[in-house]
Amino acid sequence: MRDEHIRGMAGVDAYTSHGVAKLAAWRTSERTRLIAERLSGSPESRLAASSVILKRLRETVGAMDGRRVSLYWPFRGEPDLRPWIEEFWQAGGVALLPVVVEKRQPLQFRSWRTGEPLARGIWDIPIPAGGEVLEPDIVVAPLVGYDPALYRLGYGGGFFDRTLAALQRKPLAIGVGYGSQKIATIRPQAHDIPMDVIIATDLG
Ligand SMILES: Nc1nc2c(c(=O)[nH]1)N(C=O)[C@@H](CNc1ccc(C(=O)N[C@@H](CCC(=O)O)C(=O)O)cc1)CN2
Ligand SMILES: Nc1ncnc2c1ncn2[C@@H]1O[C@H](COP(=O)(O)OP(=O)(O)OP(=O)(O)O)[C@@H](O)[C@H]1O
Repeated sequence: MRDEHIRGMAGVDAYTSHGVAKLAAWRTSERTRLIAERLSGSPESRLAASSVILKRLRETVGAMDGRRVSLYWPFRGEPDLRPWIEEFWQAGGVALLPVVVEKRQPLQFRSWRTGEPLARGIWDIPIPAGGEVLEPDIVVAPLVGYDPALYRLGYGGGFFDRTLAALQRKPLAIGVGYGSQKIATIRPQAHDIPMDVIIATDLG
């Protein structure tokens, strides 16, 4: 009880009076905690949760024909939605993967289909070796954390925020993760852009 009170006060303190540096430190420690939490369960439980997330994604997105969706290559326990990539193509849509072209710049999206060559991007995350550079209609963004106002915490690169701010046509932004990643507030700042939808499933 007492510890919880102290932790809560530390959060409020970071938000209200000590500015950007304290907030950044708080976000960094929350990221570490939330990623460890995500990885604490079994791979089987994450895989089961991924298939529930995928089902809810299909319901949310509806028709895939003629639409471009940005997915991602999962790492560090993120939901594995790769089965949707081929499904999207089969339904007449286009699947894209995000590429970090440069730090502090928006992401690029390149088309990719199962079987096409991959290269290594930042953090060794696989990226399309070729592919066409296209803008997505739907962006599926993996969550490190999220809050009830649909704000998302990512890995701290600011990539999705910069990208959503820069795109000509604002895509439907869907955050995906697990229920254990929910926090009271990510303490949103002016640059933080909320998701349109969050799909988070409890790990079994
Ligand atoms: N699977 C997956 N692929 C993805 C993303 C993702 O979230 N998940 N990304 C979504 O964006 C991009 C990669 N995101 C990255 C975000 C931050 C850093 C990074 O270098 N972070 C700093 C820490 C920053 C800080 O905490 O202040 C570092 O590690 O030094 C690298 C890649 C593109 N591909
Ligand atoms: N549109 C933007 N323009 C300029 N700087 C930005 C923008 N969006 C984010 N940033 C900067 O990027 C840094 C990281 O932002 P933030 O903590 O929101 O990352 P994140 O959402 O967790 O990461 P990611 O989107 O890569 O998963 C911050 O220093 C922030 O000021």
